[in-house]
Amino acid sequence: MSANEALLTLEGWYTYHNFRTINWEKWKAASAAERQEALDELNALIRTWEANEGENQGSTAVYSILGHKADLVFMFLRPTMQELDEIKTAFNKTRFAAYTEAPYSYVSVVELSNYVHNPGEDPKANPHVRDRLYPILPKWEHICFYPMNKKRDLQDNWYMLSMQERQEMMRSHGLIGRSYAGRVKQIIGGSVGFDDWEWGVTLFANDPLEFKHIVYEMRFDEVSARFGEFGNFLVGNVLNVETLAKKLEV
Ligand code: VOV
Repeated sequence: MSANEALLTLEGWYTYHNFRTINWEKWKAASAAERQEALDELNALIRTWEANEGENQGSTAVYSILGHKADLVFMFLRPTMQELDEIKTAFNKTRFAAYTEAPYSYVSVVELSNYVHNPGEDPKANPHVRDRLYPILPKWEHICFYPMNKKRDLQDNWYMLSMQERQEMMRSHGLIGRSYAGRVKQIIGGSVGFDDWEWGVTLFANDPLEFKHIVYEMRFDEVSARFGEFGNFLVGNVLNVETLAKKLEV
């Protein structure tokens, strides 16, 4: 074992997952006109997020979340933390926000770890790397989000392994991941120093069973089997302006 072989990471856009629950009692008690105003204002905000994506200044995705943990997630990627803060504040000032609560959120930055790189190359000059650091979120049917750590136990301490040991395990991880190419898209947000876990994992797929299969298969792979520690999982279905309005119909 050797210590202090800190890995070089590459960072892209900052990310903010804003999970909300809807206070249905309050929403249903509002007049139809009040609900319509709230919806119009929310839609106007969604249009600004779409315009931002059109100008390649970030990306946004909106999903309906299953289970009791949340009803919605607004996921944002932006070049700076200031922009994420402005987005949060603008949302909180809307009428719609007053009908919701925030059971959870996650802050991270899109991260690529340099385990697999071409020596001598400036990674940020590589268009494939840039596409991964500044990704446009696919509006695929389903989203899955969970935070995770790599274990730091006496026997199983990821951070005390040599670079070579970590590289080998990550190569195996990458091979499994690549076998899901075109079916699962992953965004890994590094959150050391930003949030309560080390990474936020966001997966997109058109078939939700792909989430079950990839997460299960990775559990048998050494890096996840020995070192993976996981937080809550949240899963959901894609929304657009029309399907969001339908969800909010009472
Ligand atoms: C579509 C699936 C997919 C693919 C192709 C993929 C590939 C890769 C590669 C090539 C690399 C290393 C270099 C880099 O690019 O960063 C990574 C890195 C990483 N991954 Fe991954 N991963 C996937 C998918 C994928 C999943 C489903 C998970 C959750 C693990 C699980 O058990 O639930 C995950 C986690 C991570 C993490 C936390 C890191 C950072 C680890 C670190 O210590 O720094 N990942 N990942």
